Amino acid sequence: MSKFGVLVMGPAGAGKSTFCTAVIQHLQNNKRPCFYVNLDPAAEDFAFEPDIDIKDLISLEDVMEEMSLGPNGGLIYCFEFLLENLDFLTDPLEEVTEDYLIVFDMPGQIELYTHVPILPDLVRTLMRGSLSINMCAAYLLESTFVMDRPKFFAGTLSAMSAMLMLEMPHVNILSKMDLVKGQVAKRELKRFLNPAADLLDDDNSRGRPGDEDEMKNGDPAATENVMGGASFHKLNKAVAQLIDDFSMVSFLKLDAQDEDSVGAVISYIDDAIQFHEAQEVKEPKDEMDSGMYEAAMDR
Ligand SMILES: Nc1nc2c(ncn2[C@@H]2O[C@H](COP(=O)(O)OP(=O)(O)OP(=O)(O)O)[C@@H](O)[C@H]2O)c(=O)[nH]1
Ligand SMILES: [Mg+2]
Repeated sequence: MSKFGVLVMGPAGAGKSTFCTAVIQHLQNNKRPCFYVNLDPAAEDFAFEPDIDIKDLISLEDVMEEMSLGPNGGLIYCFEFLLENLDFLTDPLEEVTEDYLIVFDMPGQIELYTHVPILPDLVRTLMRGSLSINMCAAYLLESTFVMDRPKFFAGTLSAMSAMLMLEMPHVNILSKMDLVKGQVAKRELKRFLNPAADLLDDDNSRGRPGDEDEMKNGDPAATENVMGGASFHKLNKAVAQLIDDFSMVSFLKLDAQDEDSVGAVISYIDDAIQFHEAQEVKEPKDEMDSGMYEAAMDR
């Protein structure tokens, strides 16, 4: 029996939990069952009660207090503890059937997605072995980043890093679209959905070649623009070119308050994990009587 899931990831405050809530609500509205797994050991308020909550195993607050760790070290400790006690997660998941979408809500610490091997180990456990969940990553980036292009490319680079590290089907999402709708023209926004290096060329909010002279004179106002100087422009351009060359990152738009927008993103996720293919196989036998089934097969 196949299982299906989506791992909702992204930087702190990107809108992951809000997206999970919107997905669960949308599935409920469409009479699709959902299994909600909270893997953020610091998360507190939930619109829907999680079916599995990592806090029942370990909480970040306790770890920070007892181990004298900060929030990032504490989070890594929580995930290492989870990996040592995987039955906590895998036992309940064994029971989940193929008509469910398992939604994993992840924490926002970016370290988890970029340079520790914890997440690849966890994903391997979920996707292989007895669980064999067909999984897709949904990586959220806040769409307000498009107002600050170097920041946007830095975020895109983190999405690419997660893609390369996790080696699983991957959907990138620009969240909080309602916040940019009025500010960025539709045509302009389209360019961010498939980002190319030339996006930096017409970025008037940042420094241009020649700005170093302004910075060298020690003017405090100029140092505010320190990341926008010519050398940073070159660095930003090189990073943007790298992303462009890979041609791997493109984004879907998400407005979590808009039912159609949430539905469209879920369709992409369903395609990536081939959810409907598995459901279609059982439909004729279960839902048609045998005469209809044979007639359908004769056609
Ligand atoms: N305007 C707007 N605000 C949003 C949207 N999605 C989330 N937010 C707000 O952004 C903030 C962070 O949202 P969360 O869903 O908690 O983000 P998160 O990625 O789960 O955050 P962490 O788990 O702390 O990393 C909250 O104040 C939300 O209300 C959206 O689509 N539009
Ligand atoms: Mg959250």
